[in-house]
Amino acid sequence: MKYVILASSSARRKEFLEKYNINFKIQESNIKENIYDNVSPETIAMSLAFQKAINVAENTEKGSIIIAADTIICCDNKMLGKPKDKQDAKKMLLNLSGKNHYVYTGIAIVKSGTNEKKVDYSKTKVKFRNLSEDMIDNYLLEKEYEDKAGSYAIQGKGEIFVENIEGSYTNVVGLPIVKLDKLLKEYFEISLI
Ligand SMILES: Cc1cn([C@H]2C[C@H](O)[C@@H](COP(=O)(O)OP(=O)(O)OP(=O)(O)O)O2)c(=O)[nH]c1=O
Repeated sequence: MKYVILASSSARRKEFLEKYNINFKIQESNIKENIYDNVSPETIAMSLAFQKAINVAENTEKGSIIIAADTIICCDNKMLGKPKDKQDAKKMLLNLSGKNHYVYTGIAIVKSGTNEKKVDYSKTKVKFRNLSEDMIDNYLLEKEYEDKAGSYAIQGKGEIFVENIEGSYTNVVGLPIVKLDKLLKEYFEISLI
């Protein structure tokens, strides 16, 4: 069994991998997540995922396989990351109300000490219903929004905002598992199932 490291502090990403046939350990990356407006969302998501993977690869033994991901949201051609505070979260949810937005998750897989790497992304279209200010205020009473791109969690009470989705559900939660399994299989001879 190859040695796999998940370069993530995200509980959701850890839970995904725990379900499958893979021995892994967690080593968190330490990068600054800047979002630039003049770069495409998929490029930003892939670039941040790659930076996370490389940051961890620098501190691991040669041959370790490092998996990292980054999730961002794009609505009306504007990119949204995690909210700074409750006010910022409210602004984001008001902005998402009644509209379609896109969730992008970049994935990077890097073999430390070698030139082997693979970077890709997944994109999901999410349609929000119309949200009243009361619904948003009530949602924000709990902390679910705090560390989520776009300020909602589809896997939590945020599901009540989602009219429908087109594309991968696991991508919205932060780790497109089908894409990850395909990349691991094709390029690193690792199978999740
Ligand atoms: C839209 C949405 C996002 N999210 C989460 C997935 C990501 O964890 C988070 C976006 O932040 P990220 O910067 O992608 O990840 P992170 O900071 O949580 O973890 P790390 O960088 O250490 O890997 O938003 C949900 O859990 N549910 C959702 O419905």
